[in-house]
Amino acid sequence: MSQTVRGVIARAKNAEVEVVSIVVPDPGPGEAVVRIQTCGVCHTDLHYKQGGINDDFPFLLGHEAAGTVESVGAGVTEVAPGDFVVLNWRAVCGDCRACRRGKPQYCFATHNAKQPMTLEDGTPLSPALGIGAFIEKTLVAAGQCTKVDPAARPAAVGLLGCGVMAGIGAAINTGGVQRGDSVAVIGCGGVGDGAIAGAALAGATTIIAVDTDDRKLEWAKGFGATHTVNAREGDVVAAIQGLTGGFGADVVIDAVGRPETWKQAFYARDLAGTVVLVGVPTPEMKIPEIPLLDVFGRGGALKSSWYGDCLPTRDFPMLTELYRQGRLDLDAFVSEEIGLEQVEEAFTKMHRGDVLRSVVVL
Ligand SMILES: NC(=O)c1ccc[n+]([C@@H]2O[C@H](COP(=O)([O-])OP(=O)(O)OC[C@H]3O[C@@H](n4cnc5c(N)ncnc54)[C@H](O)[C@@H]3O)[C@@H](O)[C@H]2O)c1
Ligand SMILES: [Zn+2]
Ligand SMILES: [Zn+2]
Repeated sequence: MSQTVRGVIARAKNAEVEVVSIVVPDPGPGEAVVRIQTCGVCHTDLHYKQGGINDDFPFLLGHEAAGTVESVGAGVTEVAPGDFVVLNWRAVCGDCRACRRGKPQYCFATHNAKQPMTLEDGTPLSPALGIGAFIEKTLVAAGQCTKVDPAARPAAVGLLGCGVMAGIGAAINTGGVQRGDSVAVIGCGGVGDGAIAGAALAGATTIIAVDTDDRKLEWAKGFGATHTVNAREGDVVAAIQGLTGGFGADVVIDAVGRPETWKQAFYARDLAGTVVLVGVPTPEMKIPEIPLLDVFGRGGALKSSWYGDCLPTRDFPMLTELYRQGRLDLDAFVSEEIGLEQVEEAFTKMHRGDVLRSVVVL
């Protein structure tokens, strides 16, 4: 048995996305079908559409989603029909070496749904980040569903499923931001502003937002940035040093993911400070040439952050509660609510910098 629903696919590299009919199988063992209520448009969806992640076209895009479990397959105990859930990239095993080391995002045995969703002619689709949620209903592994407070606004808490979680976690979990720290965030989109919000939650006293777009810098202040730097107007490293007593920041987060922004992060951190790369580079990008002596001499840590080193079952309900208490403004990330037909337009708006997050509401 299966059902046919509408969803957004990227058929070929750089082609405009299309709304098409998609066949969703009934959930098999360990799987769940989720009725999607909302799904944010993340820059990673644009990377998929541009062929920047891999060539497994056609992609079923969308992966920042909240919804209601419709049905579950045999043996599913995590969730039941009717549960309100935020989706995560992959179910983790909890038992492998990576999971036992407290790094579940590197789990050796992560899994997604085993059955494919397909076009009506049977062509299998590659779901973005193992989810595929610009669709009325999607098929995932039950462990990809994390229950959160059903009273929460779906368009807001759904963003915990990727960008905002990736940013908050890059600051708190990967960067280890402490009370009183100085933090600089390069790139203030959904991910970077998540990092700013995370730095604020952790008690950083100086939070420097860096972007090329003044509108983004203005929005960043709303999430806790204490200072802003327009990267088009002079030397970013000198500006960050100037705002931190000449030292550089304790933690610098690169939420763009280009060689030049990573190099700025490298030199804009204090001695023994931490660099966190969270923006996703393209396959051809290389680490910029930096004297090895500078790596040695500056000490500290050069890190990358997958999914904010999050543990969904711990972090999604916790951040939903901070949202309910008014201490994390998830609503401010939602620039507009759109329909499935407007996803292509949302990519254009993202590219122009008009929005922080467009959120598809079904
Ligand atoms: N590591 C992860 O787990 C993870 C998760 C989600 C997204 N990402 C990645 O994070 C990155 C950001 O995603 P997003 O959704 O926030 O994107 P976005 O397009 O909303 O934001 C990017 C921001 O960077 C700014 N920018 C671009 N070039 C810049 C430069 N040279 N200097 C300063 N600012 C610059 C843009 O003006 C924009 O505000 C993407 O690469 C995305 O794929 C990573
Ligand atoms: Zn594991
Ligand atoms: Zn994403």
